[in-house]
Amino acid sequence: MRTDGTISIHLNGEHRRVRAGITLAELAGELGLAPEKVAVERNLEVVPRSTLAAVVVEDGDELEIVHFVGGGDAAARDDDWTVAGRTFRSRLIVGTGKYKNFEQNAAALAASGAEIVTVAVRRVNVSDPKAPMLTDYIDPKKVTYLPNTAGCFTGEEAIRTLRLAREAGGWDLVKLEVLGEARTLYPDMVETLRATEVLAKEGFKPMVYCVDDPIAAKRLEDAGAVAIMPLGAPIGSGLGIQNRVTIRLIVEGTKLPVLVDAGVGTASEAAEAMELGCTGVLMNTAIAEAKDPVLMAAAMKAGVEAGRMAYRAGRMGKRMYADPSSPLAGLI
Ligand SMILES: CC(=O)[C@@H](O)[C@H](O)COP(=O)(O)O
Repeated sequence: MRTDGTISIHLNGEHRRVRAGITLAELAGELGLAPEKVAVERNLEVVPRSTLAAVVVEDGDELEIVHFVGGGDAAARDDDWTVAGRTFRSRLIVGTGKYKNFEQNAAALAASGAEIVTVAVRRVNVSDPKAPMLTDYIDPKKVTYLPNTAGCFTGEEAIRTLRLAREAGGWDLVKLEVLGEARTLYPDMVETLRATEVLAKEGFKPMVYCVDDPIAAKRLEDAGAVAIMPLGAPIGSGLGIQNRVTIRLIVEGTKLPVLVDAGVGTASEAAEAMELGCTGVLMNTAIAEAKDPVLMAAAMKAGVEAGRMAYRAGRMGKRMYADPSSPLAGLI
C-alpha cells in the first residue's frame, strides 16, 4: 500500500490517484461526478450512497468508483409511462416483421431504445428450436414481448391465438388486432370489441388496435382494454397521421394510454403523434423498410422523444399576425 497523501482510485475501469483527507462526496465533486450517480467500493467494501458525505478517504485507501452515465436528463427520467401496472421509459414500441433478418431487427431495436416489441404469434417462430428463433436475437428477459394477433380476421381467431401465446410463453399483456379486410387492413370494431371483452374476462391485458374514433375508444375502455391504439393511417402505408383531430379527441376522452399504431412513415410523424398528447407510438414498416433501418430506428427514437418534450413544454399559441421577437417599445 502506498502512503503519500494520495489514494488510488479506479474510475469506470481507469486508474487514477487523487488527494486523501476529503469526503467521498467532495471527491465526487472534484472528479465532476454527481454523487447520486456513483457507486463506491472502498477497500473492497461497498459504501452506502447515503454516507458519501460522511466518509473521509484516508491515505492509502483503494477506491473503485462506478459512474453511471446516460439515462437521459432528470426531466426525461421522471417521464415513465405505465400500462397494466408495468412501467416503461421508452415510448416507442417496434415490430418484428419485414426485416431482412433477425440480426437487422435486433440492431434496429437497439437503436430505437424500445423496451417492447410486438411479435405476430402466427408468423414468428418463438417455439420451434430447429428453425431460427427471434428469441436468439432479442432476449425476452431484457425486452418485453407483446404477442400480437396480426393476420386474424375474426375475434374468435384472435382469442385462440392469444390463448396459445399465453400457453406458450405465459404472456398476458397482449396486442389485440382483428382485421376487417385484407385490402385496407382496417380493424373490424365489432369483432374487436367482442374479443376485448372475452380476453379481459379471461385475465388478459389487451392493448387494442382500433379505428381513430373517440367513441370506439370509450367502448374499448369499458370492455377492459388496457391501452387504446388507434391507427394513424392504414398499416404499412407510411402515410402519417391522417386525422389529428380524432387522435386528440381520443387522448382527451380516455384515462388509458393512447399509442398511435400503424401508418407512421417518418420521424416527424412520430413526433406529431407525441405532440398530440399520445402516450407512445407503435411502428414497424417505417423502420423495417427504410434504406437504413438502424438509422431510421434512431431517428424514430429522437422523434418520439422530441415530440414528447414539446408536448410537455406546451406549444406557444398561434397568432393571425406577426409579433416581433424583440420589443419595439422605446426605440429611438
Ligand atoms: C407491428 C404491428 O403491431 C402492427 O400493428 C403494424 O404493422 C404497425 O403498422 P406499421 O407497419 O404501419 O407501422
